[in-house]
Amino acid sequence: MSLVMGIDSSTQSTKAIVVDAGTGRVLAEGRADHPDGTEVPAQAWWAACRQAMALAAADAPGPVEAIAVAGQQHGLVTLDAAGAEVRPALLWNDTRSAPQARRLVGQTGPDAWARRTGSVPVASFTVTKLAWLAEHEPANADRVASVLLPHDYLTWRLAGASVAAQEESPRTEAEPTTDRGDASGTGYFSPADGGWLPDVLADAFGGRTPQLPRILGPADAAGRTRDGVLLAAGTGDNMGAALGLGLEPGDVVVSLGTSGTVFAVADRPTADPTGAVAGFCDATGHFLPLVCTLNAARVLTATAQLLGTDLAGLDALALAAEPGAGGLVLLPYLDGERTPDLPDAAGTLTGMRRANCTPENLARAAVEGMLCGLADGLAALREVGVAPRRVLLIGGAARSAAVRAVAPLLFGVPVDVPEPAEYVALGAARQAAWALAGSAEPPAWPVPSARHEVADDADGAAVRAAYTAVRRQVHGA
Ligand SMILES: Nc1ncnc2c1ncn2[C@@H]1O[C@H](COP(=O)(O)OP(=O)(O)O)[C@@H](O)[C@H]1O
Ligand SMILES: O=C(CO)[C@@H](O)[C@H](O)COP(=O)(O)O
Repeated sequence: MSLVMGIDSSTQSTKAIVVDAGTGRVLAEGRADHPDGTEVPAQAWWAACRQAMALAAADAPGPVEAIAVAGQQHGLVTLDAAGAEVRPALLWNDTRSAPQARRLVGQTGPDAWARRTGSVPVASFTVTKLAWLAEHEPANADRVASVLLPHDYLTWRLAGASVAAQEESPRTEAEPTTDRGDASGTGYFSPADGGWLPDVLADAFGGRTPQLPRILGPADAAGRTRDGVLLAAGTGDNMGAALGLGLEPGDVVVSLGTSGTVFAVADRPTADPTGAVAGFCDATGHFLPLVCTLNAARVLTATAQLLGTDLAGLDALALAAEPGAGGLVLLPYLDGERTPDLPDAAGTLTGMRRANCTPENLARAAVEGMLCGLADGLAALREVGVAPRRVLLIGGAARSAAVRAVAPLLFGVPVDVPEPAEYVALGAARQAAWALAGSAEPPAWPVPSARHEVADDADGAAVRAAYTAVRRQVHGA
């Protein structure tokens, strides 16, 4: 039996799984938390990665032959000429570069950005973070010799490590690599051509031209660890989930982690000048149009905290309320928002009357508000040609019974919930097995079984209309 490891280094934690490369069966798992915050030393991800890998390896029936890392997208990791971090990494949900995003888009207009890079950059994109660094920390910017994404950094560190020894490795001489999926979230890559756009990078970064990682194909190897384990290309976490789920045409994924994402695999690149849909690449040589919100699972934890309960308590409360939450509407922009592009927004609760101020209604308004933003994302995907037949609901907050009950009402298409699993890590493991096999197609692992969620006959359109009306009233769009 050949064993492979898939690693998901996402916002809140690292998860590592060991999988039978022949069958796709998960045999062992490990997990380690990340520090909180939108600015984190990449070293901390490396420490969490080694911890999660050690836990998974300890329960595995043997050594792994290949590894791949899928990581949170967009994060800016800057290294100096000696390979040391110039400053802590800025994450996808760090909104400080919003003014630089506005300036960059203003220079050439949203159409040109969408045409060249597939996306109109907002503060999440790496290119706007580089513009922020050039403007606010020019001395640091001058020291940047290479720019990596989180998964690039971890793959590069693994190339200098011995998996069996689990030691804090010396830095490696290996050449940094990336893949088209993660590269497509930088803002200086052309999804249509599959190559970097150095002029876009230099323009944003004050004329500086740091080294960029080599872009690998879907089944290419990035190298080997010091003890000979094959390293696959890796990818972004959403691309990893798409590979782990084995998406078919008509499948749209709604992932409810720290971010809320809505995406589908497409044959052709997209270029949405409104900026709602990011025109990413996937991890198989195709494309991954995607809408991302900044506020998903943590809206539920914040609301539970407000109500003095836990996530199970929040679920029970939300399920006890009627659709529409008695007229309460929550715009859940607790960490600012990315789609719509409102980086400085805060959350808004409206419609309060003495009769509807119950914990049940507030819990329901939180679930509805979070999901309405993603229902808008689904509508935006339709605008770029995606024809959803069903939604696959994954991510930490898909474990919520209230979320699973409300989603079919608001999405207006059948909702299936695959059995809870680490689909990002599974996609990374599938990529590792693919690189190990050297085959033309990824290994044919079984598609995860899914439970179909049935909507009751309440009117989801009315809930969405109330949400849209409040958003227009408060934010004018
Ligand atoms: N039963 C549940 N109900 C609601 N949210 C949940 C539940 N279980 C986990 N979560 C939330 O899921 C989130 C973690 O999901 P995950 O997809 O791993 O996020 P990320 O990939 O961004 O690190 C946490 O915010 C956690 O509170
Ligand atoms: O920025 C995006 C997608 O464009 C986010 O989806 C990040 O990739 C973080 O993902 P999670 O940690 O929420 O899974």
